[in-house]
Amino acid sequence: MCMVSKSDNILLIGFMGAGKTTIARALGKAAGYRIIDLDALIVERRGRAIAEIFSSEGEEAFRDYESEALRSLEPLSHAVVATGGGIIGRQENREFLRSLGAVVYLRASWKTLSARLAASDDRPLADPAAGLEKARQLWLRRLPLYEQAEIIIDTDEKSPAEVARAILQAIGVEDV
Ligand SMILES: Nc1ncnc2c1ncn2[C@@H]1O[C@H](COP(=O)(O)OP(=O)(O)OP(=O)(O)O)[C@@H](O)[C@H]1O
Ligand SMILES: O=C(O)C1=C[C@@H](O)[C@@H](O)[C@H](O)C1
Ligand SMILES: [Mg+2]
Repeated sequence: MCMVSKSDNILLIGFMGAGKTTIARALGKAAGYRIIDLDALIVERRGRAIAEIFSSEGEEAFRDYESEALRSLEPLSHAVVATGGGIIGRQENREFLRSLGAVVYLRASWKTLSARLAASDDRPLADPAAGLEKARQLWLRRLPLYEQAEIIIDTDEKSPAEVARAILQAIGVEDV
């Protein structure tokens, strides 16, 4: 297998449920990238679940931990990073992501996202019990920020392995 990559690191962005964690794993498997999940890193470092951080310290504290965790990744080599859905909210984060490698937006329709969000109750900003309208408004507000990504992959009709392949093609990794 001959692999020539234009971008050494891949930074996955997208809304909650878009598949960042899943696709990071698929990329790790397909092309040997080191897998880093920023949400998991925050949970590990803070010693508590994301929902607990939100409820006891508030969203701003979580955002500070998130920015801190992102910065702590440097130096980074041959890694795929699954970010949290809200990482693009801060301009400093968007700039830092770009400095690390290829920023890839996993785009999914609201139909796909809402079906996934409805199936899980551990996301503080998308609680199906409260209805998903607030989450839909958040998604709409964030769309222009996600779309600043260098690479956009439409994921609705693709399996995780197909999404991973499309990303590798887009960044110029050959012969996978
Ligand atoms: N391309 C896909 N095809 C089918 N199912 C998918 C695909 N991508 C992700 N899924 C499923 O969607 C759900 C959400 O995926 P995942 O947890 O990877 O999203 P995420 O972007 O990491 O979300 P969060 O921002 O909440 O961490 C999971 O059940 C996963 O198996
Ligand atoms: O979209 C968001 O704001 C979030 C997404 C998750 O990945 C977590 O980072 C957290 O639940 C917040
Ligand atoms: Mg995730």
